[in-house]
Amino acid sequence: MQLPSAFKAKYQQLLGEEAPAFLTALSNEESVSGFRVNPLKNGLPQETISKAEGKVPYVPTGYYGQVNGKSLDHVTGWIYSQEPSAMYVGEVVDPQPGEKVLDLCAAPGGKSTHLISLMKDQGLLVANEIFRKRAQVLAENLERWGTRHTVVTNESPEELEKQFPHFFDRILIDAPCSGEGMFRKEPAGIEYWNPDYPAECANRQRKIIASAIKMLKPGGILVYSTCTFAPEEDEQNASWILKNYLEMRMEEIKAYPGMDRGRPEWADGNPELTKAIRLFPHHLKGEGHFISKFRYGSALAVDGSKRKERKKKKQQNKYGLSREQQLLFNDFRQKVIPNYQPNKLLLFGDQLYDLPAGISEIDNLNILRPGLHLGTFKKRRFEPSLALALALKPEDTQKSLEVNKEQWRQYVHGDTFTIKDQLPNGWYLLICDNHPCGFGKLVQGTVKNFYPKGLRF
Ligand SMILES: C[S@@+](CC[C@H](N)C(=O)[O-])C[C@H]1O[C@@H](n2cnc3c(N)ncnc32)[C@H](O)[C@@H]1O
Repeated sequence: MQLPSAFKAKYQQLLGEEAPAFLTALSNEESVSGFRVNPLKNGLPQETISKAEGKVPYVPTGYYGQVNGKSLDHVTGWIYSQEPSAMYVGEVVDPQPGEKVLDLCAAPGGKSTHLISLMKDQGLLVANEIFRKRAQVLAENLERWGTRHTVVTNESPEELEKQFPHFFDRILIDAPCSGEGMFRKEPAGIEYWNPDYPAECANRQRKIIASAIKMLKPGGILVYSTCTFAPEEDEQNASWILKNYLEMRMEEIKAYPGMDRGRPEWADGNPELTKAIRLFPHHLKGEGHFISKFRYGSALAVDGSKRKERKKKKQQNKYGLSREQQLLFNDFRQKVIPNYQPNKLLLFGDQLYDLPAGISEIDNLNILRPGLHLGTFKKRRFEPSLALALALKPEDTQKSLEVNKEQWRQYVHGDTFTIKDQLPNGWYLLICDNHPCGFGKLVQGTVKNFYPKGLRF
Protein backbone atom coordinates (compact mmCIF):
# COMPACT_ATOMS: atom_id res chain seq x y z
CA MET A 1 0.00 0.00 0.00
CA GLN A 2 1.33 3.43 -0.98
CA LEU A 3 1.05 6.12 1.71
CA PRO A 4 0.94 9.80 0.62
CA SER A 5 4.42 11.36 0.82
CA ALA A 6 3.13 14.32 2.89
CA PHE A 7 1.73 11.79 5.38
CA LYS A 8 5.06 9.98 5.61
CA ALA A 9 6.95 13.26 6.06
CA LYS A 10 4.55 14.37 8.82
CA TYR A 11 4.99 11.20 10.87
CA GLN A 12 8.72 11.09 10.17
CA GLN A 13 8.92 14.45 11.86
CA LEU A 14 6.56 13.57 14.74
CA LEU A 15 7.90 10.08 15.51
CA GLY A 16 11.58 10.53 14.64
CA GLU A 17 13.50 7.27 14.86
CA GLU A 18 10.29 5.30 15.52
CA ALA A 19 8.82 6.42 12.19
CA PRO A 20 10.18 3.57 9.97
CA ALA A 21 8.66 0.88 12.23
CA PHE A 22 5.35 2.80 12.29
CA LEU A 23 5.23 3.36 8.52
CA THR A 24 6.20 -0.27 7.81
CA ALA A 25 3.48 -1.63 10.12
CA LEU A 26 0.92 0.66 8.48
CA SER A 27 1.81 0.03 4.86
CA ASN A 28 3.25 -3.51 4.77
CA GLU A 29 1.60 -5.52 7.51
CA GLU A 30 -1.86 -7.11 7.48
CA SER A 31 -4.71 -5.54 9.45
CA VAL A 32 -5.79 -7.42 12.60
CA SER A 33 -9.29 -8.93 12.84
CA GLY A 34 -11.25 -9.70 15.95
CA PHE A 35 -14.69 -10.31 17.39
CA ARG A 36 -16.54 -9.85 20.65
CA VAL A 37 -18.94 -12.39 22.08
CA ASN A 38 -22.39 -11.31 23.28
CA PRO A 39 -22.86 -11.82 27.04
CA LEU A 40 -26.57 -11.05 26.70
CA LYS A 41 -27.14 -14.39 24.97
CA ASN A 42 -27.56 -17.68 26.75
CA GLY A 43 -24.23 -19.31 25.98
CA LEU A 44 -20.87 -19.02 24.30
CA PRO A 45 -20.50 -19.12 20.49
CA GLN A 46 -18.34 -22.23 20.65
CA GLU A 47 -18.16 -22.76 16.90
CA THR A 48 -16.61 -19.30 16.31
CA ILE A 49 -14.46 -19.40 19.46
CA SER A 50 -12.99 -22.76 18.40
CA LYS A 51 -11.50 -20.98 15.35
CA ALA A 52 -10.27 -17.89 17.28
CA GLU A 53 -6.59 -16.97 17.34
CA GLY A 54 -6.46 -16.12 21.04
CA LYS A 55 -8.03 -13.71 23.51
CA VAL A 56 -7.67 -9.94 23.48
CA PRO A 57 -5.95 -9.29 26.83
CA TYR A 58 -7.69 -6.00 27.61
CA VAL A 59 -11.30 -6.95 26.70
CA PRO A 60 -12.90 -9.87 28.58
CA THR A 61 -15.29 -10.62 25.68
CA GLY A 62 -12.74 -10.02 22.90
CA TYR A 63 -10.96 -12.51 20.62
CA TYR A 64 -8.59 -12.29 17.67
CA GLY A 65 -9.82 -13.95 14.49
CA GLN A 66 -12.22 -13.76 11.58
CA VAL A 67 -15.99 -14.04 11.64
CA ASN A 68 -18.12 -15.89 9.10
CA GLY A 69 -20.95 -13.43 8.34
CA LYS A 70 -23.30 -16.27 7.36
CA SER A 71 -22.69 -18.43 10.42
CA LEU A 72 -25.42 -19.14 12.97
CA ASP A 73 -23.32 -17.31 15.60
CA HIS A 74 -23.21 -14.13 13.51
CA VAL A 75 -26.75 -14.16 12.12
CA THR A 76 -28.27 -14.59 15.59
CA GLY A 77 -26.08 -11.89 17.19
CA TRP A 78 -23.86 -14.07 19.39
CA ILE A 79 -20.75 -12.31 18.05
CA TYR A 80 -19.79 -8.92 16.59
CA SER A 81 -16.86 -8.50 14.23
CA GLN A 82 -14.66 -5.69 15.56
CA GLU A 83 -10.95 -5.03 15.30
CA PRO A 84 -9.21 -5.36 18.69
CA SER A 85 -8.09 -1.72 19.25
CA ALA A 86 -11.66 -0.47 18.74
CA MET A 87 -12.80 -2.86 21.49
CA TYR A 88 -10.88 -0.98 24.14
CA VAL A 89 -13.11 2.10 23.71
CA GLY A 90 -16.17 0.38 25.24
CA GLU A 91 -14.10 -0.82 28.19
CA VAL A 92 -12.89 2.75 28.80
CA VAL A 93 -16.46 4.11 28.73
CA ASP A 94 -17.26 1.46 31.38
CA PRO A 95 -21.04 2.06 31.46
CA GLN A 96 -22.90 0.60 34.42
CA PRO A 97 -26.26 -1.22 34.46
CA GLY A 98 -29.10 1.25 34.97
CA GLU A 99 -27.26 4.31 33.64
CA LYS A 100 -28.35 6.60 30.81
CA VAL A 101 -25.74 6.42 28.07
CA LEU A 102 -25.42 8.14 24.69
CA ASP A 103 -23.36 6.79 21.80
CA LEU A 104 -23.40 9.94 19.69
CA CYS A 105 -21.70 8.71 16.48
CA ALA A 106 -22.79 5.11 16.66
CA ALA A 107 -23.06 3.44 13.21
CA PRO A 108 -22.49 0.65 12.39
CA GLY A 109 -22.74 -0.27 16.07
CA GLY A 110 -19.45 -1.78 17.22
CA LYS A 111 -19.31 0.39 20.32
CA SER A 112 -23.10 0.43 20.95
CA THR A 113 -23.29 -3.37 21.07
CA HIS A 114 -20.36 -3.33 23.48
CA LEU A 115 -21.85 -0.59 25.71
CA ILE A 116 -25.26 -2.25 26.09
CA SER A 117 -23.52 -5.55 26.93
CA LEU A 118 -21.54 -3.89 29.70
CA MET A 119 -24.80 -2.34 30.92
CA LYS A 120 -26.27 -5.88 31.07
CA ASP A 121 -29.11 -4.46 28.96
CA GLN A 122 -30.34 -2.39 31.92
CA GLY A 123 -30.91 1.38 31.91
CA LEU A 124 -30.99 3.27 28.62
CA LEU A 125 -28.66 3.43 25.65
CA VAL A 126 -29.40 6.04 22.99
CA ALA A 127 -27.47 5.01 19.88
CA ASN A 128 -27.42 7.92 17.46
CA GLU A 129 -26.25 8.21 13.87
CA ILE A 130 -26.52 11.31 11.71
CA PHE A 131 -26.82 9.52 8.34
CA ARG A 132 -30.08 7.69 7.74
CA LYS A 133 -28.71 4.71 5.81
CA ARG A 134 -25.99 4.13 8.36
CA ALA A 135 -28.57 4.49 11.15
CA GLN A 136 -30.55 1.66 9.54
CA VAL A 137 -27.51 -0.61 9.60
CA LEU A 138 -26.97 0.38 13.23
CA ALA A 139 -30.58 -0.56 14.06
CA GLU A 140 -30.16 -3.95 12.34
CA ASN A 141 -26.96 -4.72 14.22
CA LEU A 142 -28.57 -3.82 17.54
CA GLU A 143 -31.59 -5.91 16.66
CA ARG A 144 -29.37 -8.95 16.18
CA TRP A 145 -27.67 -8.19 19.47
CA GLY A 146 -31.03 -8.66 21.22
CA THR A 147 -31.36 -5.53 23.37
CA ARG A 148 -34.52 -4.23 25.05
CA HIS A 149 -33.03 -1.03 26.41
CA THR A 150 -31.63 0.66 23.31
CA VAL A 151 -33.26 3.45 21.31
CA VAL A 152 -31.81 4.25 17.87
CA THR A 153 -32.03 7.88 16.76
CA ASN A 154 -31.09 9.56 13.48
CA GLU A 155 -30.21 13.10 14.53
CA SER A 156 -27.48 15.70 14.35
CA PRO A 157 -25.69 16.34 17.65
CA GLU A 158 -27.14 19.91 17.64
CA GLU A 159 -30.68 18.55 17.51
CA LEU A 160 -30.08 15.96 20.23
CA GLU A 161 -28.58 18.62 22.45
CA LYS A 162 -31.95 20.44 22.48
CA GLN A 163 -33.80 17.30 23.56
CA PHE A 164 -31.45 15.99 26.25
CA PRO A 165 -30.01 18.86 28.30
CA HIS A 166 -27.75 17.44 31.05
CA PHE A 167 -29.42 14.04 30.71
CA PHE A 168 -26.73 11.37 30.27
CA ASP A 169 -24.42 9.69 32.80
CA ARG A 170 -21.97 8.80 30.02
CA ILE A 171 -21.47 9.93 26.46
CA LEU A 172 -19.21 8.38 23.86
CA ILE A 173 -18.03 10.41 20.88
CA ASP A 174 -16.37 7.91 18.55
CA ALA A 175 -15.74 10.76 16.19
CA PRO A 176 -15.86 10.90 12.40
CA CYS A 177 -12.17 11.43 11.68
CA SER A 178 -9.46 11.30 9.04
CA GLY A 179 -9.25 7.54 9.62
CA GLU A 180 -5.46 7.21 9.40
CA GLY A 181 -5.54 4.34 11.89
CA MET A 182 -7.71 2.32 9.49
CA PHE A 183 -5.57 2.81 6.38
CA ARG A 184 -4.51 -0.84 6.19
CA LYS A 185 -8.02 -2.13 6.95
CA GLU A 186 -9.79 0.30 4.60
CA PRO A 187 -7.18 1.54 2.09
CA ALA A 188 -9.86 3.58 0.26
CA GLY A 189 -9.53 6.08 3.13
CA ILE A 190 -6.10 7.08 1.82
CA GLU A 191 -7.74 8.75 -1.18
CA TYR A 192 -9.56 11.26 1.05
CA TRP A 193 -6.42 12.20 2.89
CA ASN A 194 -4.62 15.48 2.26
CA PRO A 195 -2.46 17.55 4.61
CA ASP A 196 -5.41 19.84 5.53
CA TYR A 197 -7.89 17.03 6.15
CA PRO A 198 -7.08 16.44 9.87
CA ALA A 199 -7.64 20.14 10.67
CA GLU A 200 -11.00 20.07 8.83
CA CYS A 201 -12.02 16.98 10.80
CA ALA A 202 -10.88 18.62 14.05
CA ASN A 203 -13.25 21.56 13.46
CA ARG A 204 -16.19 19.25 12.90
CA GLN A 205 -15.24 17.23 15.98
CA ARG A 206 -15.20 20.35 18.17
CA LYS A 207 -18.81 21.09 17.21
CA ILE A 208 -19.79 17.54 18.16
CA ILE A 209 -17.91 17.82 21.46
CA ALA A 210 -19.64 21.14 22.28
CA SER A 211 -23.05 19.50 21.81
CA ALA A 212 -22.08 16.44 23.83
CA ILE A 213 -20.94 18.44 26.84
CA LYS A 214 -24.36 20.14 27.00
CA MET A 215 -25.95 16.70 27.35
CA LEU A 216 -23.76 15.48 30.23
CA LYS A 217 -25.13 15.26 33.74
CA PRO A 218 -22.99 16.90 36.42
CA GLY A 219 -20.40 14.29 37.32
CA GLY A 220 -20.96 12.54 33.98
CA ILE A 221 -18.27 10.94 31.83
CA LEU A 222 -17.30 11.87 28.27
CA VAL A 223 -15.12 9.55 26.23
CA TYR A 224 -13.71 11.05 23.05
CA SER A 225 -12.06 8.61 20.65
CA THR A 226 -10.80 8.60 17.07
CA CYS A 227 -9.24 6.05 14.76
CA THR A 228 -6.57 8.46 13.56
CA PHE A 229 -3.01 9.34 14.56
CA ALA A 230 -3.43 13.03 13.71
CA PRO A 231 -2.55 15.21 16.75
CA GLU A 232 -4.97 17.90 15.47
CA GLU A 233 -7.88 15.50 16.08
CA ASP A 234 -6.42 13.80 19.14
CA GLU A 235 -4.31 15.61 21.78
CA GLN A 236 -5.11 19.03 20.31
CA ASN A 237 -8.85 18.42 20.66
CA ALA A 238 -8.40 17.02 24.17
CA SER A 239 -6.45 20.15 25.14
CA TRP A 240 -9.14 22.29 23.46
CA ILE A 241 -11.71 20.67 25.78
CA LEU A 242 -9.57 21.41 28.86
CA LYS A 243 -9.03 25.02 27.84
CA ASN A 244 -12.61 25.78 26.87
CA TYR A 245 -14.53 23.81 29.49
CA LEU A 246 -12.96 24.41 32.86
CA GLU A 247 -15.40 21.99 34.50
CA MET A 248 -14.04 19.11 32.35
CA ARG A 249 -11.23 17.13 34.00
CA MET A 250 -9.26 14.36 32.38
CA GLU A 251 -9.42 10.87 33.88
CA GLU A 252 -6.47 8.51 33.58
CA ILE A 253 -7.03 5.53 31.27
CA LYS A 254 -5.28 2.27 32.14
CA ALA A 255 -2.52 1.44 29.64
CA TYR A 256 -2.11 -2.29 28.97
CA PRO A 257 1.18 -3.59 27.54
CA GLY A 258 1.64 -2.27 24.01
CA MET A 259 -0.50 0.85 24.60
CA ASP A 260 1.08 4.32 24.53
CA ARG A 261 0.21 7.42 26.53
CA GLY A 262 -1.09 10.64 24.95
CA ARG A 263 1.67 12.99 23.73
CA PRO A 264 1.43 16.48 25.35
CA GLU A 265 4.24 17.74 23.07
CA TRP A 266 1.92 17.19 20.09
CA ALA A 267 -0.50 19.75 21.56
CA ASP A 268 0.10 22.58 24.07
CA GLY A 269 2.35 20.60 26.40
CA ASN A 270 -0.33 20.10 29.09
CA PRO A 271 0.89 17.05 31.08
CA GLU A 272 -2.76 16.03 31.69
CA LEU A 273 -2.77 14.74 28.12
CA THR A 274 -0.69 11.72 29.18
CA LYS A 275 -3.92 10.42 30.77
CA ALA A 276 -5.15 9.65 27.25
CA ILE A 277 -4.17 6.50 25.35
CA ARG A 278 -2.70 5.96 21.90
CA LEU A 279 -2.79 2.63 20.12
CA PHE A 280 -0.13 2.28 17.45
CA PRO A 281 0.05 -0.67 15.04
CA HIS A 282 3.83 -1.05 15.53
CA HIS A 283 3.38 -1.45 19.30
CA LEU A 284 0.08 -3.37 19.60
CA LYS A 285 -1.76 -6.15 17.75
CA GLY A 286 -4.51 -3.90 16.38
CA GLU A 287 -5.25 -0.80 14.30
CA GLY A 288 -4.61 2.84 15.23
CA HIS A 289 -6.76 4.58 17.86
CA PHE A 290 -6.79 7.48 20.30
CA ILE A 291 -8.93 7.43 23.46
CA SER A 292 -9.44 10.18 26.03
CA LYS A 293 -11.77 10.34 29.02
CA PHE A 294 -13.19 13.35 30.89
CA ARG A 295 -15.43 13.94 33.86
CA TYR A 296 -17.85 16.83 33.91
CA GLY A 297 -17.07 18.09 37.38
CA SER A 298 -19.59 20.89 37.71
CA ALA A 299 -22.23 20.70 40.44
CA LEU A 300 -24.85 22.36 38.28
CA ALA A 301 -28.43 21.75 39.35
CA VAL A 302 -30.39 21.03 36.21
CA ASP A 303 -33.98 19.98 36.02
CA GLY A 304 -36.13 20.05 32.90
CA SER A 305 -38.47 17.37 34.16
CA LYS A 306 -41.67 19.42 34.67
CA ARG A 307 -42.00 20.46 31.06
CA LYS A 308 -41.35 16.92 29.95
CA GLU A 309 -43.94 15.46 32.30
CA ARG A 310 -46.74 17.29 30.43
CA LYS A 311 -45.55 16.02 27.06
CA LYS A 312 -45.34 12.50 28.38
CA LYS A 313 -49.09 12.43 29.07
CA LYS A 314 -49.91 13.49 25.51
CA GLN A 315 -47.64 10.85 24.07
CA GLN A 316 -49.34 8.01 25.85
CA ASN A 317 -52.50 8.53 23.76
CA LYS A 318 -50.74 9.29 20.51
CA TYR A 319 -48.89 5.99 20.39
CA GLY A 320 -51.55 3.94 22.18
CA LEU A 321 -53.00 0.62 21.00
CA SER A 322 -56.61 0.11 20.01
CA ARG A 323 -58.65 -2.34 22.10
CA GLU A 324 -58.37 -4.96 19.36
CA GLN A 325 -54.59 -4.54 19.19
CA GLN A 326 -54.31 -4.89 22.95
CA LEU A 327 -56.30 -8.13 22.84
CA LEU A 328 -54.20 -9.49 19.97
CA PHE A 329 -50.91 -8.73 21.67
CA ASN A 330 -52.10 -10.04 25.05
CA ASP A 331 -53.25 -13.25 23.44
CA PHE A 332 -49.80 -13.72 21.83
CA ARG A 333 -48.03 -12.80 25.05
CA GLN A 334 -50.04 -15.19 27.21
CA LYS A 335 -49.58 -18.09 24.81
CA VAL A 336 -45.93 -17.60 23.83
CA ILE A 337 -44.07 -15.30 26.25
CA PRO A 338 -46.18 -15.22 29.45
CA ASN A 339 -43.28 -13.94 31.58
CA TYR A 340 -42.42 -11.01 29.30
CA GLN A 341 -43.31 -7.76 31.07
CA PRO A 342 -43.26 -4.84 28.62
CA ASN A 343 -42.17 -1.51 30.04
CA LYS A 344 -44.36 0.68 27.84
CA LEU A 345 -46.08 -0.44 24.65
CA LEU A 346 -45.83 2.01 21.81
CA LEU A 347 -47.44 1.87 18.40
CA PHE A 348 -45.66 3.38 15.39
CA GLY A 349 -48.02 2.88 12.44
CA ASP A 350 -48.73 -0.85 12.65
CA GLN A 351 -45.41 -1.65 14.40
CA LEU A 352 -45.40 -2.42 18.10
CA TYR A 353 -42.40 -1.46 20.27
CA ASP A 354 -41.47 -1.70 23.94
CA LEU A 355 -40.05 1.69 24.96
CA PRO A 356 -37.41 1.43 27.70
CA ALA A 357 -37.90 3.27 30.96
CA GLY A 358 -35.79 6.39 31.29
CA ILE A 359 -36.87 8.06 28.05
CA SER A 360 -40.07 9.97 27.50
CA GLU A 361 -38.99 12.61 25.01
CA ILE A 362 -39.57 10.91 21.67
CA ASP A 363 -41.98 13.26 19.92
CA ASN A 364 -39.36 15.68 18.66
CA LEU A 365 -36.82 13.09 17.60
CA ASN A 366 -36.17 11.12 14.45
CA ILE A 367 -36.36 7.67 15.94
CA LEU A 368 -35.61 4.54 13.98
CA ARG A 369 -36.05 2.11 16.81
CA PRO A 370 -37.95 3.25 19.91
CA GLY A 371 -36.84 0.25 21.95
CA LEU A 372 -37.43 -3.43 21.23
CA HIS A 373 -39.53 -4.13 18.14
CA LEU A 374 -42.13 -6.65 19.31
CA GLY A 375 -44.01 -7.21 16.08
CA THR A 376 -46.52 -6.02 13.50
CA PHE A 377 -50.29 -5.82 13.55
CA LYS A 378 -51.82 -7.25 10.41
CA LYS A 379 -55.53 -7.69 9.74
CA ARG A 380 -56.87 -9.27 12.95
CA ARG A 381 -53.54 -10.84 13.87
CA PHE A 382 -50.22 -10.03 15.46
CA GLU A 383 -46.94 -11.20 13.92
CA PRO A 384 -43.99 -11.31 16.31
CA SER A 385 -40.73 -9.82 15.05
CA LEU A 386 -37.28 -11.30 14.50
CA ALA A 387 -35.97 -8.69 16.96
CA LEU A 388 -38.17 -10.15 19.72
CA ALA A 389 -36.98 -13.69 18.95
CA LEU A 390 -33.34 -12.57 19.16
CA ALA A 391 -33.95 -10.83 22.49
CA LEU A 392 -35.42 -13.99 24.09
CA LYS A 393 -33.71 -16.86 25.84
CA PRO A 394 -34.94 -20.46 25.37
CA GLU A 395 -36.28 -20.46 28.94
CA ASP A 396 -38.48 -17.42 28.18
CA THR A 397 -41.01 -19.60 26.38
CA GLN A 398 -42.62 -23.03 26.50
CA LYS A 399 -43.56 -22.66 22.86
CA SER A 400 -40.25 -23.44 21.23
CA LEU A 401 -39.22 -25.74 18.45
CA GLU A 402 -35.77 -27.26 18.04
CA VAL A 403 -34.54 -27.00 14.46
CA ASN A 404 -31.41 -28.58 13.05
CA LYS A 405 -28.79 -26.72 11.00
CA GLU A 406 -30.36 -27.87 7.73
CA GLN A 407 -33.79 -26.53 8.81
CA TRP A 408 -32.16 -23.30 9.98
CA ARG A 409 -30.59 -22.87 6.55
CA GLN A 410 -34.00 -23.42 4.95
CA TYR A 411 -35.46 -20.87 7.36
CA VAL A 412 -32.92 -18.10 6.63
CA HIS A 413 -33.35 -18.85 2.93
CA GLY A 414 -37.06 -18.07 3.30
CA ASP A 415 -38.38 -21.65 2.83
CA THR A 416 -41.04 -23.51 4.77
CA PHE A 417 -40.16 -26.87 6.32
CA THR A 418 -42.04 -29.71 7.92
CA ILE A 419 -41.62 -31.29 11.35
CA LYS A 420 -42.31 -34.86 12.47
CA ASP A 421 -43.64 -34.18 15.99
CA GLN A 422 -47.37 -33.72 16.51
CA LEU A 423 -47.66 -30.21 17.97
CA PRO A 424 -50.58 -27.76 18.18
CA ASN A 425 -50.72 -25.04 15.53
CA GLY A 426 -49.45 -21.58 16.48
CA TRP A 427 -46.34 -19.44 16.97
CA TYR A 428 -43.07 -21.08 18.05
CA LEU A 429 -39.68 -19.67 18.88
CA LEU A 430 -37.25 -21.55 16.63
CA ILE A 431 -34.07 -22.66 18.40
CA CYS A 432 -31.04 -24.05 16.62
CA ASP A 433 -28.18 -25.39 18.71
CA ASN A 434 -29.38 -23.31 21.69
CA HIS A 435 -29.57 -20.11 19.54
CA PRO A 436 -33.06 -18.53 19.32
CA CYS A 437 -33.17 -17.63 15.64
CA GLY A 438 -36.67 -16.41 14.75
CA PHE A 439 -40.38 -17.17 14.96
CA GLY A 440 -42.20 -19.71 12.83
CA LYS A 441 -45.92 -20.36 12.58
CA LEU A 442 -46.79 -24.03 12.69
CA VAL A 443 -49.78 -24.99 10.55
CA GLN A 444 -50.57 -28.74 10.33
CA GLY A 445 -46.92 -29.81 10.68
CA THR A 446 -45.50 -27.16 8.32
CA VAL A 447 -43.44 -24.28 9.72
CA LYS A 448 -44.38 -21.12 7.83
CA ASN A 449 -41.54 -18.72 7.28
CA PHE A 450 -41.49 -15.21 8.76
CA TYR A 451 -37.80 -14.46 8.32
CA PRO A 452 -37.63 -10.87 6.93
CA LYS A 453 -37.28 -10.89 3.14
CA GLY A 454 -34.43 -8.37 3.14
CA LEU A 455 -32.28 -10.61 5.35
CA ARG A 456 -32.71 -13.94 3.53
CA PHE A 457 -29.68 -15.64 2.07
C1 LIG B 1 -15.93 6.34 13.53
S1 LIG B 1 -17.53 6.23 12.96
C2 LIG B 1 -18.36 5.48 14.29
C3 LIG B 1 -18.13 4.00 14.45
C4 LIG B 1 -19.01 3.39 15.50
N1 LIG B 1 -18.87 4.08 16.77
C5 LIG B 1 -18.73 1.91 15.69
O1 LIG B 1 -17.98 1.56 16.61
O2 LIG B 1 -19.29 1.09 14.96
C6 LIG B 1 -18.11 7.89 13.06
C7 LIG B 1 -19.59 8.07 12.74
O3 LIG B 1 -19.88 9.48 12.85
C8 LIG B 1 -20.83 9.82 11.86
N2 LIG B 1 -20.77 11.29 11.57
C9 LIG B 1 -20.30 11.91 10.46
N3 LIG B 1 -20.44 13.25 10.58
C10 LIG B 1 -21.00 13.48 11.77
C11 LIG B 1 -21.41 14.66 12.45
N4 LIG B 1 -21.22 15.87 11.93
N5 LIG B 1 -21.97 14.52 13.67
C12 LIG B 1 -22.14 13.31 14.22
N6 LIG B 1 -21.76 12.16 13.62
C13 LIG B 1 -21.21 12.24 12.42
C14 LIG B 1 -20.43 8.96 10.68
O4 LIG B 1 -21.53 8.79 9.80
C15 LIG B 1 -19.98 7.67 11.33
O5 LIG B 1 -21.01 6.72 11.37
